[in-house]
Amino acid sequence: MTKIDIISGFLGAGKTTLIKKLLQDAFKGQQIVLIENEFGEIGIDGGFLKDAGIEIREMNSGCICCSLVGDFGTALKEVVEKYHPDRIVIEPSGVGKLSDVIHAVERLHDQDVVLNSAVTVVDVLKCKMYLKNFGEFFKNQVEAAGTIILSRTDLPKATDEKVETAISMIRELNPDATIITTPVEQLEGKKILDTIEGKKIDLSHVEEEHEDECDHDHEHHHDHDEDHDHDHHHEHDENCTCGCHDHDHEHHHDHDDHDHEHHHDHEHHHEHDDHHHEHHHEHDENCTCGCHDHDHHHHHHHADEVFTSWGKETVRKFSRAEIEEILKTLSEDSSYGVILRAKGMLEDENGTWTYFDMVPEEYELRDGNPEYTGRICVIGSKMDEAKLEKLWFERG
Ligand SMILES: Nc1nc2c(ncn2[C@@H]2O[C@H](COP(=O)(O)OP(=O)(O)OP(=O)(O)O)[C@@H](O)[C@H]2O)c(=O)[nH]1
Repeated sequence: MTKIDIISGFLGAGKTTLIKKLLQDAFKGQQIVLIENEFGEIGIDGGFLKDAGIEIREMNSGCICCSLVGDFGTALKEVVEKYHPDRIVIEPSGVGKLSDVIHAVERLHDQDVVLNSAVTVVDVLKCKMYLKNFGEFFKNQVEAAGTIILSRTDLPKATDEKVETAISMIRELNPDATIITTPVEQLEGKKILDTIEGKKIDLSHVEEEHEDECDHDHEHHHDHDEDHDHDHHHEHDENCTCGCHDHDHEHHHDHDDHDHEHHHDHEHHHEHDDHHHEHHHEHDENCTCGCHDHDHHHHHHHADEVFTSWGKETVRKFSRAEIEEILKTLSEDSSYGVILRAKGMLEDENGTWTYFDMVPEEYELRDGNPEYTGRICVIGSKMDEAKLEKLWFERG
């Protein structure tokens, strides 16, 4: 029997840090496969785990929830069949919906697997801000978790009052989860594992969107031009079973994983600054596509609509001072967009390597082993990529 552990959490919350700890300690001696889905096409986290002899399956081609029905389910199945590991640890992208991942695991009922834990790492210092600004993604991760692990409770800024505020916020969204408040670095991996495993995972208080439950067979016509003009046409056929209850609404989400033919006759108009999405759905009379009401406006967004990533592989040399200055600029200057995460590793003139990590209001630089090439990944919302490129590569 393969145990499946899902470690979710918003961008930079501390998922990899936690997984590293569990691998070094509580999971020692077990055969583990890690499935990682980084948001951003340049995978950064995989390296150290590969060094530790862990089998890694990276899925960096997009957000996990876009490919849950297809690729992710297939990847999981393949991993089970090929390795029959003791455990599969899944690290969804920081903007993935935990309930979607849980559903995908539950669909593996014909395999010899059990969902052992669903954990969400929550940054105690930033959870309020994330809930306010990115609630659609953040909330789901909190609601669906069996255990919440608060990160950064070790920092002086994390006063008891701050921690208590975070707890009440979490409790409102998820009354039953166990909440770990002791800094993870003080706990033994075994203690963490005993706390998270076997907790009943209850999705009854999760606000579901139902898209992932649609058994769609859409025909899409996407015209992605350089200005991000998306023009989606869904066509439903007569036997459509897509689940929508009424087909006259405007959607505000872009889930395109459906595999049926739809004829929705509503239009989507997304105007995200320079992004303009236009969708035409046409449903026929018999369509049962699963949507609840087709006269309404959805405001669900796909992660790819709200968040973007900018990544570069480079041989250019960066001094530590230079990287620090760039990260400082990114955390202070809002003209680059809302920068939520930056990470990577770069070589300097002396052949030493700097690994860097940035989340809002915090950054960290440290020495690391040489990588096969220098890499930078920046994730955020409404980012000005041309400006980012200039900041990294064309500075005075
Ligand atoms: N002080 C402190 N720093 C932490 C803690 N957890 C994570 N960090 C730091 O936060 C940064 C991001 O940690 P990761 O573990 O890479 O976070 P992640 O959730 O895997 O990030 P992404 O997958 O890139 O979204 C790193 O610099 C960590 O050292 C914590 O509990 N306390």
